[in-house]
Amino acid sequence: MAPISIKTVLISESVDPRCKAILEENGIRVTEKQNMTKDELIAKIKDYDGLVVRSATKVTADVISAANNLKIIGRAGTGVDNVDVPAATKKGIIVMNTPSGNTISAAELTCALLMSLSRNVPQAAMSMKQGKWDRKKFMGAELYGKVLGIVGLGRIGKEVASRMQSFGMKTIGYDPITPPEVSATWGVEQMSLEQLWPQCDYITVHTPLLPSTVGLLNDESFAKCKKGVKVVNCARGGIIDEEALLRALESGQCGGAGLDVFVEEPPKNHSLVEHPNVISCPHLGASTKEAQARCGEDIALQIVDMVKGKNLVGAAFCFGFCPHLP
Ligand SMILES: NC(=O)C1=CN([C@@H]2O[C@H](COP(=O)(O)OP(=O)(O)OC[C@H]3O[C@@H](n4cnc5c(N)ncnc54)[C@H](O)[C@@H]3O)[C@@H](O)[C@H]2O)C=CC1
Ligand SMILES: O=C(O)C(=O)COP(=O)(O)O
Repeated sequence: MAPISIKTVLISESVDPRCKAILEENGIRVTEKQNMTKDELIAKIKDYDGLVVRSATKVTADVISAANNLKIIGRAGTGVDNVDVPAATKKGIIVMNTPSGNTISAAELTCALLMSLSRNVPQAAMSMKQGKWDRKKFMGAELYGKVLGIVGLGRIGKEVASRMQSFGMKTIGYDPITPPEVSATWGVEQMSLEQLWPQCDYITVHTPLLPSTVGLLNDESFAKCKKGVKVVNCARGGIIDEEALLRALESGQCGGAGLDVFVEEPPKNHSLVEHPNVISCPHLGASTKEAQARCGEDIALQIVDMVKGKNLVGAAFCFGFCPHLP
């Protein structure tokens, strides 16, 4: 691959300091500026050859249109749904991410939410802080022997499966791309969603946010689930339809939800977060020292590889070159 000239990079979110250090060691000037408004980003972006983001910076078509020198958008993390990839590709801007850097962290938070849902840990901890000693209200249920449905059997779905199997859960799943014979080797039996919904005690979603995954769990699918099913979303807000979830929680069709992500972040509508059977986190799936160190370092090294003209195929997802990738 021909080398790409990148002399200036803007880091617009809190990214591990190794990212800046690696870029600077390779002669790239780095500016760190967080919490910019959209107008500030539009005004600044023309001064940079590269942009490094996490999930909060919305790299929309109008930002890209103002980015006259931009050659690379580096996502220090997995999901690129905050970047208008088709607009970037049209302008010849490469979009790349660090897809495996935060897999373990996101899987571990998913497991933490599943365990918290089974034993009401956050609610019990809150009641202790209020000076209460309520041993009846927080009666739980074992995960052992229960059925976990995993929708999306990619990197995170696979790691969640192996961890929850160690608790004695039966893992079933659905993925349109991962072959059933492959997931079977990790102990996940694949089936259609129609077959999956009624079998699950717990459901966790691990797909990207795509037109085909918006509202995957909606009124219709909740109605097909076991009464009291518990759900986790550590992937993207909207994969579980928020209004349908609230209705299912209110009717008891859904017995509890663990949510790390929201359609709007931070959520303006607090009805879900405030529901007594909802446990929520402010998008913390990737927020560990280890994940941030990997993602910050990986994205910087990938940018440096581009500058040096190294072929990245196989080392990272380069959405600008492979626009067909999810
Ligand atoms: N909460 C957080 O902080 C984090 C969230 N994420 C999110 O987790 C999600 C999954 O990440 P990875 O496992 O690394 O991605 P991945 O690309 O390895 O796996 C996603 C899987 O979803 C499958 N899929 C696509 N459409 C589907 C559909 N309609 N139904 C069922 N499966 C479908 C794909 O075939 C693929 O196997 C992404 O949305 C990502 O942004 C990732 C890291 C941290
Ligand atoms: O990597 C992902 O897809 C995530 O959702 C993590 O987002 P963050 O980097 O923590 O803003």
